[in-house]
Amino acid sequence: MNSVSESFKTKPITHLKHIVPLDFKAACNNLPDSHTWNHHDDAQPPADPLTQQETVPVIDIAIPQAMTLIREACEKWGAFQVTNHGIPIELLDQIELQTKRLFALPSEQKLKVLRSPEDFTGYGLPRISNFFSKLMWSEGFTIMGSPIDHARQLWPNDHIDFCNAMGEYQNELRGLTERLLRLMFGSLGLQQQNIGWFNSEIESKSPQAVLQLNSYPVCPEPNQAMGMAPHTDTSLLTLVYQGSVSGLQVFKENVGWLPVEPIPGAFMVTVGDLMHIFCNGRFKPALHRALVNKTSHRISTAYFYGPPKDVEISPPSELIDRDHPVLYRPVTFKEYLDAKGTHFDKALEFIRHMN
Ligand SMILES: C=C1C[C@]23C[C@H]1CC[C@H]2[C@@]12CCC[C@@](C)(C(=O)O1)[C@H]2[C@@H]3C(=O)O
Ligand SMILES: O=C(O)CCC(=O)C(=O)O
Ligand SMILES: [Fe+2]
Repeated sequence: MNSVSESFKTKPITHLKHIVPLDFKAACNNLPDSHTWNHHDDAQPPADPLTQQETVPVIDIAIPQAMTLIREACEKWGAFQVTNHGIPIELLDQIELQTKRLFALPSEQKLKVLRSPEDFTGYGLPRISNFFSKLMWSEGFTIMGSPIDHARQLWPNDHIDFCNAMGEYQNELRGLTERLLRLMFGSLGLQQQNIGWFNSEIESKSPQAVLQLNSYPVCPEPNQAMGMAPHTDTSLLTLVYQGSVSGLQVFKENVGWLPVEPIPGAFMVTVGDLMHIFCNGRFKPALHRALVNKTSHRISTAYFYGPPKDVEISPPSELIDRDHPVLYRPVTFKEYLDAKGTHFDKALEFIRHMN
């Protein structure tokens, strides 16, 4: 069993309302009270012209300065957009098409692959739903490894294209994520060969990655709805593809929520909590959220890259000294997912050493 399955079994979701998405087609004319959030007037970027110019850095991964730019972005923002990464646009278009095809299925069909309370793959609301009193205006489909069993149920005679596209996408995303990780480690002066879990060729020691497809249907009252509530990702690193419809925002300390404008073919890269733990606080996890809109159905994909099973994440000696004592106790992916499942945004505090 993988770490994510183990964690979901330890902490099953107790209310079905936190798993079953709304039938959005049936509810398109008014926003139910269950989905009405307090007005987020903070949705607009601040008026101050100085801070207005601030935006998540855009980095061409193929230029010589990429390593330095990535380090600066991860220290200051915990996020950046990456371009010129080599994942073909045709594949991205195909992923967008297959994702839309999935969410366009009738509700009854999607419910055939509904997540069970103690599992994480399949159709449903994001796991973080149970930490908020209001429900999100979104639906998701979560994949680890091959989606073939679910795809067969969704399209009994026609699941091959979906599976092929998702398989190829996961391979490409793994390659790009590992390339980004090598740059990030290099930028911190770390010798990659010394990071055992990142080098192992043994299958049982391979990284554990989750691919999440998100759908945000058009919404009658977007200013009072929330697509994906504010959170940091549990992963080491996440790659988000948001197509061409805006909605993704990153929170910047002392500034507020800033939009991450879609750039054709670009990925938004976010530092996850486990990376923050691994680099002893040097890179910080990005707090982000997704808003919805009145006119365009928005889809996104998020690829969460986590460490191999049973590996304890703790900082390498190069990042520890008298001025930089170890901030967090060592944790496995499963232990940290459990902590997230109980403490949510306080999970880092929960594992922090009391120096
Ligand atoms: C590997 C992961 C990453 C998880 C938990 C587990 C499986 C499902 C992932 C997501 C996907 C949707 C957003 C998120 C915030 C959520 O609610 O479920 C993610 C979460 C996390 O980053 O914590
Ligand atoms: O839809 C988006 O742009 C963000 C999705 C996200 O943050 C996630 O799936 O973790
Ligand atoms: Fe996220």
